[in-house]
Amino acid sequence: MRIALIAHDGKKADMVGLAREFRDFLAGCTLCATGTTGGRLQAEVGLEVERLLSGPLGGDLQIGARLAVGQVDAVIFLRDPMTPQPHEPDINALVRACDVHDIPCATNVSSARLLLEHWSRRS
Ligand SMILES: O=C(CO)COP(=O)(O)O
Repeated sequence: MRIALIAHDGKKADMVGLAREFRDFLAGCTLCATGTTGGRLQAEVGLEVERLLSGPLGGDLQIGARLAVGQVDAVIFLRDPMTPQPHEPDINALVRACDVHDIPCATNVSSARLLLEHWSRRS
């Protein structure tokens, strides 16, 4: 399973916690992430993650482009609904690409946990 992991700054601690919780499952997946999120997952969880550009520099768009050509099976995108982001159009483009291509996209911890529990039971 190829999973993209993305978290805004206010949600990065949640992403690290989630990744720790599902570490064994995630370690068996092919992971990519936006730059800073990926760095935290490598350093704090010890996961092997391909780091793309940071979100504000185009990382969301890179992930959207990958999933549009069938290279990403699922997205966990912990968005911060309380903080305006300079790259809001990129964020919307990524979520739209998930809908266009019918790729599962969890945008909060509870939905991410549901998906990860489901997939880890099947693996
Ligand atoms: O901004 C982001 C997603 O929109 C996340 O990017 P970083 O993981 O580089 O902080």
